[in-house]
Amino acid sequence: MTKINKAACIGGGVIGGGWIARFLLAGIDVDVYDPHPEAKRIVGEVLANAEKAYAMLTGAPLPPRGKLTFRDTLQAAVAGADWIQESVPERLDLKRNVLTQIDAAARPDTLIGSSTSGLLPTDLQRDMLHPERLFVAHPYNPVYLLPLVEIVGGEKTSAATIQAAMERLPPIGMKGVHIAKEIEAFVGDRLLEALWREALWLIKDDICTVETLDDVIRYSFGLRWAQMGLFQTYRIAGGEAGMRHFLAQFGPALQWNWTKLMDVVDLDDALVEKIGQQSDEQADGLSIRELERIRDENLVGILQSLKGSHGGKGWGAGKLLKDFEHQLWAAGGDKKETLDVTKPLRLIDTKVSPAWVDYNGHMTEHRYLQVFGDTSDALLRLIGVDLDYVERGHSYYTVETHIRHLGEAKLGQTIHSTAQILASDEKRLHVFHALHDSASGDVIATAEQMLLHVDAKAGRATAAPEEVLVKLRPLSAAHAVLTMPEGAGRHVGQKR
Ligand SMILES: NC(=O)C1=CN([C@@H]2O[C@H](COP(=O)(O)OP(=O)(O)OC[C@H]3O[C@@H](n4cnc5c(N)ncnc54)[C@H](O)[C@@H]3O)[C@@H](O)[C@H]2O)C=CC1
Ligand SMILES: C[N+](C)(C)CC(=O)CC(=O)[O-]
Repeated sequence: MTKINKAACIGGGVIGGGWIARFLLAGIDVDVYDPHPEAKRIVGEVLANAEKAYAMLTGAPLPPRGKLTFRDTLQAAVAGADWIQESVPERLDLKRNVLTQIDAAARPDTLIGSSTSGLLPTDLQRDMLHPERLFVAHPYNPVYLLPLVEIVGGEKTSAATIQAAMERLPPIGMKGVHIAKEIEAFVGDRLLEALWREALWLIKDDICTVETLDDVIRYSFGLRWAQMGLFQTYRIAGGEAGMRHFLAQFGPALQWNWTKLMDVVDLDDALVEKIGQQSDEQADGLSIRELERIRDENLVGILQSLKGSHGGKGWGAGKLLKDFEHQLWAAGGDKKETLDVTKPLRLIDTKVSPAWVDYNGHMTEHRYLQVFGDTSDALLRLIGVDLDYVERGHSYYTVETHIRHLGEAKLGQTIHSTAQILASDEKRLHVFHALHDSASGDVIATAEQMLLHVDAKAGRATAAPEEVLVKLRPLSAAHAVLTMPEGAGRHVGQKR
C-alpha cells in the first residue's frame, strides 16, 4: 500500500480542518497555511472533536498523532509534502491563483488535490505548469469521519495521478471513487443539490418547516441511505421481482408534475430570514460545536453498527472501517516491545462509545463481552495467532466466559483492559481479564475465560503448534508467579 508521508493543507476552515485531522490521526505530519487570524484556534477545535470521535470509533491502535505545523507562507507549507490539499473558498479566480502558487512551489512528484465541491478540474488546472498532477479530491463533512472522496481528473490530469490518489486513500481510512467524466458538482453534490433545490421550494411555499423537512429525511430514507444507497434500496422495494418491477411500477411517476427541480428558488432576503429563523428554533439553543459533537457521536454509532453487520463481515462504510482497523492492528497492534509481562498485560485502551450505551445510561452488557473479546484477540496476536494464522485454518475459540460487573462505565469514559494468564497447556488458555476506569484505575468489570486451540476446518480442539507455544510459555511462566486475582474461579450464585 502506498502511503502519504507528509501532507500540506492550504486553507484550514471547515473542510481544511477536517482534512488536517484525518491526516494527523493517521500519523501523517501536516503543514498548514491559512492567513485567517484565528486559524490555529479553529483547527484546534476541529481536531479536538475528531480526537473525541476516534476514541469512540475504534479500539484499534492509532499511530502516534502526526506533527501539526502552521506556516507563514504557502510556499513554506507545501515544501516537502507529497500530498497537498487545497481547501480555500469556492471561487474559481482564488483557487486558480492558489493552485498556481502551489504548482510553482511544490515538488514535481507531489499530488495536488482540490476540495472544490463543484468546479471543473480542467478549469482549475488551466494556469498550472504541471497540470497533470492536479485532481479534484472532493470530501464530505466531517472529513475525519466520512470516508468518501470523489476523485475527478481534468483534461490534463494524468492517469498515473488518478491511480496514485486512489491508492493513498485506504491507508488513511478513506474510500476513493473515481468519477469517470468531469461534470460540475460531480456525483454527490449533483444529488444533494437536486434535493436542496426542491427542499427550498417546499419551505418557500409553506408546505413544511425546516424541522419537518429534516424529520422526513432522518426518520425515513436518511436511515436507509447510510447502508444501501438509492438503487439497492429500490431493488428491495420492488419486492421479489426486484429492480425491473420497481422501475415498471414507479418509473412512470417521474413524468408526473411532482417536482420544481428545473426552477431555482430565488433566495431573497425574506426566504433567507425565514429559513434562518426556523433553523434557529430547530437548533433549540445548541451551538454549532455541540451539534457537531452530537453528529459525530451518531456517525460513530452508525459506522460501528455497519462494522458488525453482514454476519460480522462489515457492510459498506462499516466494512471499510473494519479493513482500516485490520491495517492499524497489523501496523501497531503488536505491543510486545512495550509490554511489562511482570503484571497483567494492558492490551486495549478505548472510550465508551455512544453505540455502547443502553437505556440505563451506561455501557450495555454485550459491549463488555466485546471489549473482553478484543482483549483476548490482542493477547492471541501476541502469541502469533493473528489474521494470517486464522486464515491458515487454526484459531483459539472461547468455550466459557464469566463476566462480573463491579462498577459502571459511562458514555465517553476512558477505559482500558488488562489480561492475566491463569494457566495454559498445549490446548487450553485460561485467562482473567479486567476492565478499568483509566482515570482512577478502579476495576469496573472482570471476565474469566477458557479458550481452546482448534483446527477450524476439522471443527475440533487440537494442540497448538510449537510456533505458538514458544511465545505462550514465557508469558504464562511470567504470570504464574502473580497473585491469583480477586474473583477468579467464582461462579454465579456461589454465595447463596
Ligand atoms: N463546507 C462543506 O460542507 C464542504 C466544502 N467543500 C469545499 O471545500 C472548500 C473550502 O470550503 P470550507 O472549508 O467550507 O470553507 P471555509 O470558509 O470554512 O474555509 C476556507 C478557509 O480558507 C482560508 N483561505 C482563504 N484564502 C486563502 C488563501 N489564499 N490561502 C490559504 N487559505 C485561505 C480561509 O481563511 C478559511 O479558513 C471549498 O472549495 C468547498 O467547496 C467540500 C466539501 C464540503
Ligand atoms: C454544500 N456543499 C456543496 C459544500 C456540500 C458538499 O460539498 C459535500 C457535503 O459535505 O455535503
